[in-house]
Amino acid sequence: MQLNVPTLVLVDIYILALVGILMLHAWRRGRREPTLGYLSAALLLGVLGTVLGSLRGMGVDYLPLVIGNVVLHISAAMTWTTMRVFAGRQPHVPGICAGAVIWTVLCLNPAFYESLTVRIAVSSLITVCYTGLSAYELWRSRQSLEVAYLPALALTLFHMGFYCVRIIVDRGMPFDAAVASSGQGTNFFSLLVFETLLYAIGISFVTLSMVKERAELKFRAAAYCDPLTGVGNRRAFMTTGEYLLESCEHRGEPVALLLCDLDHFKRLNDNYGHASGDEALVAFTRIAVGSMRKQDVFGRIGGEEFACLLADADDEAGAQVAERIRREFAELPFQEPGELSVSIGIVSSREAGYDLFRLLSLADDALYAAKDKGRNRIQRYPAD
Ligand SMILES: Nc1nc2c(ncn2[C@@H]2O[C@H](COP(=O)(O)OP(=O)(O)OP(=O)(O)O)[C@@H](O)[C@H]2O)c(=O)[nH]1
Repeated sequence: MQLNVPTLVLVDIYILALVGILMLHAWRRGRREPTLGYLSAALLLGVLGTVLGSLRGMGVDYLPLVIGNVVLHISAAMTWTTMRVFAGRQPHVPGICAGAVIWTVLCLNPAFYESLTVRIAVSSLITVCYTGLSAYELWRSRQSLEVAYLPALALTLFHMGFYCVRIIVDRGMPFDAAVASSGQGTNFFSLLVFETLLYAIGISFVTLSMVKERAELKFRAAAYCDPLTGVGNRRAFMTTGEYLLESCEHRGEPVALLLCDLDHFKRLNDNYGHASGDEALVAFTRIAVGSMRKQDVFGRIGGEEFACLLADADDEAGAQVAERIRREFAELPFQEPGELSVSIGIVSSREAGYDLFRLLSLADDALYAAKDKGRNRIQRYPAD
């Protein structure tokens, strides 16, 4: 296959500029998400570096060889910075400048300046370093992404691999305007332009996906999390609870549901202020979460109402956990002794089956009975 170098370079410049401007636009529209800002800088610098690089053979060699490569190395550093910022770290200014500085200093040496092979090897090595750093930053982000992380890492590693191969096989070919204009440019350079094009498009697409995925995960977490206590809210409890019930039913294990409601909470708020009420909610959450196992599900399902689904637990086991929570909460030092207490209704799948709504409804009956009997107590369903 013959790849026409000047055409490829033109396409490269056009696509890089287009994608760079699109990323700039996405950055401005997306509340100035810094990841997209650095990516657009990388792409637009790539355009500038490629334009300067295309001036080879026009009698101003220092422009493509020195300035052009300096710009391209900063562009590679910006791609690394894109991944670094995405991973939650600050841009590393000395690191960004390092490639450009090394290149400039080496170009002061005539032996280096004159040797195309050595220049290719060093330039590729700098790119390999920046791409390796990008891969490292992506690796650091792996926990916070579910989908976009692997394609991004694969693409980055491929790009790094390509430049490793370039170090070994590309011996360079002095620029020859006649060869280029006849469309016969078939040395490694044409492959390089082609790969750069695919990489620029690919990395823009996966970075956009990564930013979008993270925003979605953030919104999803906010929609499922109670901001005061940090545990799941009603929606999270219902969703995760359904999963737990399904798997326990499948394994034939019993499940116990504890429905907890802090006593006289309105009075506590009125007497000591809303902030003290919030403190009590957080303290209760800490105690309840401390009594759960990893497989149990806990959530704040109302203002001062919490629910715990205990996996592989019958009502006896549920009552033991409930009593421990009740006692620990009542013993917490607060403004006045005896101000904090909780009533807990308990029901197990033996009475209610594995339907979450039925479990909640029957636990609510038991809770109502506990309140009726004077509060600060646990009550199993059915109440006496
Ligand atoms: N501090 C604080 N109070 C809250 C929060 N959410 C709900 N509340 C308050 O919780 C109180 C609940 O009052 P009630 O439903 O009357 O229940 P109670 O006073 O606990 O009475 P019993 O449940 O019958 O013991 C209300 O005053 C709400 O304003 C919160 O996030 N923080």
